[in-house]
Amino acid sequence: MKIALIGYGKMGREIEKIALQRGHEIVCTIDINEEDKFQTDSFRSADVAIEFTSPKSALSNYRNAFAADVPVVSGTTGWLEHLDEIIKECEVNGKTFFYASNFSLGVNLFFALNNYLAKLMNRFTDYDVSMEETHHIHKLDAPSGTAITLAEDIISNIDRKSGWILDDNNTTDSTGHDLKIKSFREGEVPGIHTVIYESEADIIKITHDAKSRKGFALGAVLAAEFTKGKKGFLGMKDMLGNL
Ligand SMILES: NC(=O)C1=CN([C@@H]2O[C@H](COP(=O)(O)OP(=O)(O)OC[C@H]3O[C@@H](n4cnc5c(N)ncnc54)[C@H](OP(=O)(O)O)[C@@H]3O)[C@@H](O)[C@H]2O)C=CC1
Ligand SMILES: O=C(O)C1=N[C@H](C(=O)O)C[C@H](O)C1
Repeated sequence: MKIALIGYGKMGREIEKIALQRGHEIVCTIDINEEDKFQTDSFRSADVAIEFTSPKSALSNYRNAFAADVPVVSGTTGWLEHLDEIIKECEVNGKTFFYASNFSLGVNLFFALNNYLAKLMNRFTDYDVSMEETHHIHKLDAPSGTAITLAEDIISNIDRKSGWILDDNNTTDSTGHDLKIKSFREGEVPGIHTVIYESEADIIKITHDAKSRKGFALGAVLAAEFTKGKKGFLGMKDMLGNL
């Protein structure tokens, strides 16, 4: 299939490698300050555009791709306060948009494990729950999109938590109702997420540790293959089924 890449950074380059290995063609690459390429025939010829850019630029990229009638698969994080607007625009105008805060199969299995564990821990009220995530020093957003997805799943299963907060050491939450997320930025770490349940007696931890960006990139290419020819708002549950 014909793929356009929006964003040619760490993820864009990794996706290009995997897309070519899987026999796809990259018909257009749009990086920063190249918005004029959205109007080109090469961009319009793409079956799907894969977008990995930055929190500030994601929305306008989606709108530019929708205007060119090219379906979008995106993994950009840090813009999700606008998700409902984009879903509505896409559905009202008959466009196609696939979003995942994390495309790796391993993380999506980890999401399922996190849901199961949260359901199990709901009645064991001696345990408090918190999270930690560690990423490379170039990351612009905190907490990570993956951490927010994990937190939302915990909050919907654990009655004693009603929201999440970034725990930057000055954070105070006298009620204990907020799930605290610590974000660490170190070297070139691709992404580590840990969910922690702690009581006076012991600690239960589950961790996903990405060894590279390959899993994210493969998932994004598989999502593009899945998206071709479909309409509306799509996500990993549509592609993988209920795990
Ligand atoms: N969902 C998932 O599975 C994953 C999501 N991500 C997310 O994807 C995003 C990108 O990550 P990553 O590739 O590591 O980041 P990079 O910074 O390495 O790459 C982003 C690229 O997009 C470019 N860019 C910035 N603004 C625009 C614009 N308006 N139009 C086109 N290109 C633009 C940047 O240019 P310049 O550098 O010059 O600014 C850069 O080349 C982040 O939000 C990250 O959190 C990352 C991995 C997995
Ligand atoms: O910025 C990154 O690198 C990553 N971002 C995503 C996130 O914010 O969850 C996914 C992955 O953890 C890598």
